[in-house]
Amino acid sequence: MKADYYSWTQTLEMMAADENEEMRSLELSGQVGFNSLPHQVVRKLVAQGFCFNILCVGETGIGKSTLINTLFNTTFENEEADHYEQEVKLRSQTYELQEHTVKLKLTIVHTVGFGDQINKDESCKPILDYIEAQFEKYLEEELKIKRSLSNYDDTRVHICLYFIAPTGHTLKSLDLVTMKKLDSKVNIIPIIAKADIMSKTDLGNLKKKIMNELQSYGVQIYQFPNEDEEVGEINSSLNARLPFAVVGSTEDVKIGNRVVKARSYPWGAVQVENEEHCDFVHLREMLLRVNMDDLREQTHSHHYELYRRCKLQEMGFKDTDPDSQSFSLQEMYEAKRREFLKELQHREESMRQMFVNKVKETEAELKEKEKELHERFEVLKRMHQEEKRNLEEKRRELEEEMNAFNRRKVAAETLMGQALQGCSQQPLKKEKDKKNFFSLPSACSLSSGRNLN
Ligand SMILES: Nc1nc2c(ncn2[C@@H]2O[C@H](COP(=O)(O)OP(=O)(O)OP(=O)(O)O)[C@@H](O)[C@H]2O)c(=O)[nH]1
Repeated sequence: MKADYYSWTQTLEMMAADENEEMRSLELSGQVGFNSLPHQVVRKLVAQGFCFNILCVGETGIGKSTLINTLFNTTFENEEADHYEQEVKLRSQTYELQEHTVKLKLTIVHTVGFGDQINKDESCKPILDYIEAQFEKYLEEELKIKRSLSNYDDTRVHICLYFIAPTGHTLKSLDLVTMKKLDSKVNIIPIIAKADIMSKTDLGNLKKKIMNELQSYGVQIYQFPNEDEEVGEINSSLNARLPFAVVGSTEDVKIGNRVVKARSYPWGAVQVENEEHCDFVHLREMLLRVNMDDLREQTHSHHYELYRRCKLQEMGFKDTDPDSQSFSLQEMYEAKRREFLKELQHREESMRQMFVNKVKETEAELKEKEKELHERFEVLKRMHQEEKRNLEEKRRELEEEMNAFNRRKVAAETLMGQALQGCSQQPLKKEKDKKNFFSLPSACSLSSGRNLN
């Protein structure tokens, strides 16, 4: 739907420009009807409806929900966040609104837990990731063969309302770092929240300091277009009021005969829509009444275009070859295919080489292990042979001892046999000899043992 609108705008611009020398301008002799084309476009767009997506970045409790409620004069659901989130999260909600015949699909994205962590290095990352994810979604749709951009739910962020705390004399480093990282991805409008808690002089000074700091750190904030005749003047005055110091309130307060949105205090009321009290009306003017379309257009033609270009370049797409000749899509496809096949071949080759090297390494390791095992086997074998030899030696010694013992045993038996024979021949001396015999063996055996040896 939006893409259609952009292409229509381009077509109309092309129709208006007759710079091309080959084109001839002709006078019409009467009304033919194509001057109704803008009305046809408007009718179609009104029937389709519009998308607008707002990202609110700011600390917990800084007044994001109240301001959005005040801006759209309604109450959007929003859960209050606590200060104990471990990391920054993004909460988005889409609403369908209608003002007269114009339908608006409004997505509001809030940061939750922003600035509540001790380490704030990663605070910006979820915001960047969210913005890029929406671009990526749109790019994917654009690159599809069967695209449906005409009824695509565009979730790309059209504006980032950056809420600056009214305390302190200047911007916090987290604010500067975050805005610097976001400025090439989204239209940033810095706003000083809860401006009613500061005096007018302090607010004026804070505004100047913030603008000076943004300038010196090279942070690009959204500039209201002032080339346009119709809105140039009002936009120039809006540019001079940046950052907007705003007050939000959904409370109706009776002031005189009128009921207005205000914040009441014992000393009086701060009226949200009073230019003397805050810049709320200027913010609403610029955001909803004058520049809503430009914000959408800038998002598409500047921020998304930049993302798309980088992404396609990253993917290897080019518009021209090294000789600055433009590529045909077919040639580009062929070139990409060749490049891909070459890369594939190269990878295959390096994987094969890696495999061969791995096999060689494993083979060498196995050989080394085999050698070690062999050496250990030899050592064990030698030890075993040594042991065997020792045992053999001991066995031989034992055998010799056994032989000697047997010889002694035979000698002793022989001796005993002789002794017994002698006893039977002299019976009268039996008792005496018996005594002698029994006293003999111990001495005899000891002496005979030694003698036999
Ligand atoms: N003084 C003053 N108070 C405000 C203003 N806007 C909101 N508040 C108050 O600030 C408190 C927090 O406001 P919210 O709008 O809930 O803030 P928030 O940033 O959406 O909060 P979280 O979503 O919880 O991070 C409420 O008590 C509001 O009434 C303002 O402009 N001035």
